[in-house]
Amino acid sequence: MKKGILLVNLGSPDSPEPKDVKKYLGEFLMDERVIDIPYAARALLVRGIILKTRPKASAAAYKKIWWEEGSPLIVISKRLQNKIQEKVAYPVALAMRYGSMTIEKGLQELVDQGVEKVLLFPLYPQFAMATTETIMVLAEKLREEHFPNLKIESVPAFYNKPDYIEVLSHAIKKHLKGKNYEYLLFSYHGIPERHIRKSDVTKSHCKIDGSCCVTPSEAHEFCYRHQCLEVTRLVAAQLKLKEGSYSTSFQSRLGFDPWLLPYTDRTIERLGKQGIKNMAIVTPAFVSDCLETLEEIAIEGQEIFHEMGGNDYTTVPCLNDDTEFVELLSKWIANWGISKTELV
Ligand SMILES: C=CC1=C(C)c2cc3[nH]c(cc4nc(cc5[nH]c(cc1n2)c(C)c5CCC(=O)O)C(CCC(=O)O)=C4C)c(C)c3C=C
Ligand SMILES: [Fe+2]
Ligand SMILES: [Fe+2]
Repeated sequence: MKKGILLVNLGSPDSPEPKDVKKYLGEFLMDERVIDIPYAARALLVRGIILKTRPKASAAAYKKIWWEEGSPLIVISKRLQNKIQEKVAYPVALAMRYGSMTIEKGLQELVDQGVEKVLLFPLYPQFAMATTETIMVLAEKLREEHFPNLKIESVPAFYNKPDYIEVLSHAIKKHLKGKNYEYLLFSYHGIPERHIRKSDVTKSHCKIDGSCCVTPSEAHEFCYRHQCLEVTRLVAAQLKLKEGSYSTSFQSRLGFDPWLLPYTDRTIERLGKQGIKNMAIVTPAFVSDCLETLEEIAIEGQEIFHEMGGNDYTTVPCLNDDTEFVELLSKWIANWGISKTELV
């Protein structure tokens, strides 16, 4: 049976122009796993309110970070795909959950090459219904509708794989070597608290009360908050960070529902007010640098820190197409179906 790989990332608008950003945000925010309210209310909120103002503001933000070759997230994902393709024997395709590079096109590309079994690889270290789950659900729907004979296996969240933690820790260490910093902030994309409760397979574990995410539970297989805290804990242990010199926060909240706390912008503010002069920030929920890391963290975060009296502010790049990361993903892919990898 011929095998192939489909890497899937989030996606970006076709251009940083408001009309393309509007189209992209419309598709993204109408996903029932992103804004998880009934269809009519979602349509009213997204089309009636958010899409009236946000595309212009988001387009301005995208313009600040857009590259000659296109959206950083797409360009970086393509580099990763090409480097993995150089290392593995299976055809490697790339798709985005939202936007023009659809999962349907990615599956078709593999099928056209004779692939009968696909390893679906969501490029997210932590599970969330707004990321990993929506990719898996859509891929299965497309399989049923268009590719009924295709077999699809998915790579689950890899947040606590020792080799991933090692690669991430090493990348952080390399980037911060010789840099001046007293505090390392781990900033993850936020999600509404409600998403955590919905993904709780036990239906009673996740209370988001400060202790549930560190109390062992089968719920953690799908608990985004647990998985983020765990990445911070494991990397801090690997880098031998001192207690009190690092913490976790959540960025990019949208709307008025309660989202995971503490918020990154408020944390940066607090660190500055507390007299931290030099800080570094890493964003392990993102595999590729994107709007949320290059604009919200690198530009806005730095502005907040300087306003609060801070001096050096160092952002650690995402793993992107880092050689060790490429080797790690290629190893997992090569092991698929050969050695009994835990990933599939
Ligand atoms: C309810 C809204 C949102 C949820 C839930 C959400 C979860 C989530 N998102 C990412 C990764 C990325 N998000 C990005 C952009 C972005 N995210 C939202 C909203 C939610 N995300 C919006 C509206 C946007 C667009 C930009 C804006 O208008 O602010 C990106 C960047 C894409 C790019 O083109 O660079 C990424 C990546 C994760 C990992 C996640 C849940 C864990
Ligand atoms: Fe997002
Ligand atoms: Fe939890």
